[in-house]
Amino acid sequence: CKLRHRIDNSIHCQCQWLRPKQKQDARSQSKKPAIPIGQEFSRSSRQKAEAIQEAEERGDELKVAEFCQIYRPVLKTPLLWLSEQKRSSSLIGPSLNKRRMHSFRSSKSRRSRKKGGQQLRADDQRAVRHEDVRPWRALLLRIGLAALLAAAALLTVAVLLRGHRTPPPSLPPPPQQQLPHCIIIGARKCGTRALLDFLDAHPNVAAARSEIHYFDKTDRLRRGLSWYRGQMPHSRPGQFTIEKTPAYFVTEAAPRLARRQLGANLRLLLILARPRDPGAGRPARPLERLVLSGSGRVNPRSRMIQTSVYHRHLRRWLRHFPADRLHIVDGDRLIGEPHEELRLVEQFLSLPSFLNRPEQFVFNSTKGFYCVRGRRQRQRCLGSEKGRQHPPVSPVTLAKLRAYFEPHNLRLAELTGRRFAWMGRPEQLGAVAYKV
Ligand SMILES: Nc1ncnc2c1ncn2[C@@H]1O[C@H](COP(=O)(O)OS(=O)(=O)O)[C@@H](OP(=O)(O)O)[C@H]1O
Repeated sequence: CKLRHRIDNSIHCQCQWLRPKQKQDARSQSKKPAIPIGQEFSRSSRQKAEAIQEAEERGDELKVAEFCQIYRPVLKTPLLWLSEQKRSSSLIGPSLNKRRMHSFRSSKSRRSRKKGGQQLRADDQRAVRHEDVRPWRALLLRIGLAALLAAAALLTVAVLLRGHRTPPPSLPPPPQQQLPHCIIIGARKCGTRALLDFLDAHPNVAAARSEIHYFDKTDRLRRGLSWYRGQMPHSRPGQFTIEKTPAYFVTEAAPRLARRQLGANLRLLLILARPRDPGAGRPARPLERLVLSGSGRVNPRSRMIQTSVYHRHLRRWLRHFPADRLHIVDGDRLIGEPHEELRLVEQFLSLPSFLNRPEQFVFNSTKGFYCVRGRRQRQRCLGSEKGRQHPPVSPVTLAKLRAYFEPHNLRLAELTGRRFAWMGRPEQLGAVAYKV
């Protein structure tokens, strides 16, 4: 049998049958080629079957290359019709050894030369080469596969090892504007600016310079949270963004809005203080006209009086925020011992200790107030509009105000569980935010 290896790589068998007698002759005539009497069958299984049948009928001895077994599934009938004595010797196939292959090839090439068919010889050689290289191909394939597996394993190990390595240092994210984490909600004239400025000196705090009035002015509220965020200073991760608007403390809707828009995690700072001692100075308007009615009694509808009923406003905030989210700063202590009050604020905001040291503050005798040492130790004092001289208040008006605020301050003490120095002894209780 000889193989025909077509250009399209399909293998076809061309089998030749030798009559036993002629074959014997051929052998005896030493290397004289056998006379091919068979016929080619390549594609048609029917042709093959017929050819095989005819050969059988003629009594031909079949010599079929094992290559032709390729067609076996197509034929559905055994293709190797071998007589018993030929079975072992006539097989050419995967077990083909070099010597056999050589003889097979040379016999083919001789026959080809004889035929002078160049194309046939080329086909035969290609066919033989195909069979010849198959084990090498398999070997190469196996080597390639092994190399691939080894590379994959190496890659996996490398990836695992890389996971254990510390990542390269990345650049810190750029500063961003953030919604406030904390708001100083009030109270007016109690030292809200001083508290904010002192806190701003802390490296972990970014404070808004001006009052934002987002929750107390409808036109600003309408601009939305993105506008509100846009009013905030740029801050780095880990920094607390703080704004102060003392009007929030007395605005009815502010606690509800703040809770809804900033969440229950928002920290609230409230600073309360007693009125400053009356001193020399020009009143913008006499205090009496601001807090007393025509009959000379304290006017409960006066804005100044209403603002000073602290427990009422505080109760409203505590309806919307848990008590542990709100910290009250003693405004008087902030003036006298700022580092002590700021230690408590740092604790409340979980800030690293920074402002809790006395050396962080410098007393400014001209102003009569402490100034804070900011970043790079620069001294920062409040502007001339803070720490002003107050107009004198008559002792009669003061007594009226104290009497009015006594029950309110008691309720505030009950609500907060704290007694502030400015509340005085129980019989002297009275606090007003009447500074003008
Ligand atoms: N360190 C320091 N420097 C200056 N002033 C200080 C300081 N600490 C507290 N205070 C007192 O703060 C008062 C002003 O309060 P506020 O900032 O809350 O006022 S406002 O509501 O923002 O208008 C301000 O009151 P006025 O003097 O009436 O301005 C001061 O008495």
